[in-house]
Amino acid sequence: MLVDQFGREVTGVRISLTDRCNFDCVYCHNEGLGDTRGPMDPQDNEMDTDDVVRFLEVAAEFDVDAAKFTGGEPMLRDDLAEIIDRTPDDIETSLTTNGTYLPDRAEELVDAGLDRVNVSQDALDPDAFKRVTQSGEYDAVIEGVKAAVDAGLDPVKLNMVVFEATAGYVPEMVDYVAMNDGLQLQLIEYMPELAGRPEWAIDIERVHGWLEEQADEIEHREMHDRKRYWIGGDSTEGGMVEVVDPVENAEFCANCHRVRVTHEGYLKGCLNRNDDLRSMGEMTKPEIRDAFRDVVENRVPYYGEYMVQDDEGDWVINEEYIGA
Ligand SMILES: Nc1nc2c(ncn2[C@@H]2O[C@H](COP(=O)(O)OP(=O)(O)OP(=O)(O)O)[C@@H](O)[C@H]2O)c(=O)[nH]1
Ligand SMILES: C[S@@+](CC[C@H](N)C(=O)[O-])C[C@H]1O[C@@H](n2cnc3c(N)ncnc32)[C@H](O)[C@@H]1O
Ligand code: SF4
Ligand code: SF4
Repeated sequence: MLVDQFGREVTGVRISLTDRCNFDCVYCHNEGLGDTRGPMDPQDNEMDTDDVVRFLEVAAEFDVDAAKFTGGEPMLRDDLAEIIDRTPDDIETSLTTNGTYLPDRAEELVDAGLDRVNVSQDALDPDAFKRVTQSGEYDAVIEGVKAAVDAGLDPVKLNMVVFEATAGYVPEMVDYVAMNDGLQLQLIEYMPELAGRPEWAIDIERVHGWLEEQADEIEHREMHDRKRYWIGGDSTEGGMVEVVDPVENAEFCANCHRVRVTHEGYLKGCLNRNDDLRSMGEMTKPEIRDAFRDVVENRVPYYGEYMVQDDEGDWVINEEYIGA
């Protein structure tokens, strides 16, 4: 297993299969890869099926045990089921998707070996959903979530970005997952670092405070030290709500165990940085191994190391990394 200079073992990979998307969410950070707008058909710059599989085989050599497929919209890739099918058996596969294509393809993905899915759903009402995603596909997403549950995916996590436009819908989303077996909720703090618009952010501590009052049980997840709240019953019967709160959170970064891969075949040590990209060249196994070791060697926690607080408490780039 590869371990970075800060003692963080790399156990997961997040693979962006494309930067194309059929939605245009107002908040989208696109995993730090620029705009999702543009042509919807397959692009020449994307890793092909064999490249992705070769990368996963090298990741397995390094004892990586989880792969997350994301994007853009990863279900725009017609070869998604083949990639999942060819992922080494020791790696758990999960998908983060806007859900629109799940009604037709959830079963195919399960048959290919998909273990879990996260579906982005920011509201329980078509108008609010349309304002945030700039898409009218609300019904397809609701159907997609149902198709995922029916196909046997467990859990199905709903991802909700919490910001000015959605914060008011948190209580009904929490009730919704508490009442529906098989669903869990991830409340994702709005990240302005790559998306801009810092004025949209809300105080995530208020969300934690509110959940604490509702919860029957609270636990910490190892990954990112994320807090989980069980609502409407304890962990054996309640609904699970997890808070993903990476903004200015050094504890979150200290527990970050993932390396990222861009659709173009670059390794990336941190979501918030684009100055640490490492090319995997022609993506032969020796090139992938070298780039993987190199990116882990140079990986640093973003908050708490790459960014530090000055005397006024503002986050500034650590001088050590300026021009490095
Ligand atoms: N800054 C930062 N944000 C992250 C990180 N991991 C997840 N996030 C945020 O959480 C969003 C949702 O992540 P998902 O793709 O659903 O996956 P996840 O919640 O990290 O993983 P699982 O819960 O294991 O499925 C991401 O798009 C980011 O906005 C991370 O390592 N760093
Ligand atoms: C970039 S999307 C890619 C996968 C897929 N298209 C989807 O929407 O699920 C991955 C996740 O990032 C979240 N996300 C996007 N922009 C964000 C932001 N500025 N802050 C926090 N989360 C964000 C989305 O809600 C989604 O759950
Ligand atoms: S569906 Fe995902 S990738 Fe597409 S715009 Fe929304 S958050 Fe971004
Ligand atoms: S170091 Fe921090 S900001 Fe960067 S990917 Fe990991 S958790 Fe996210």
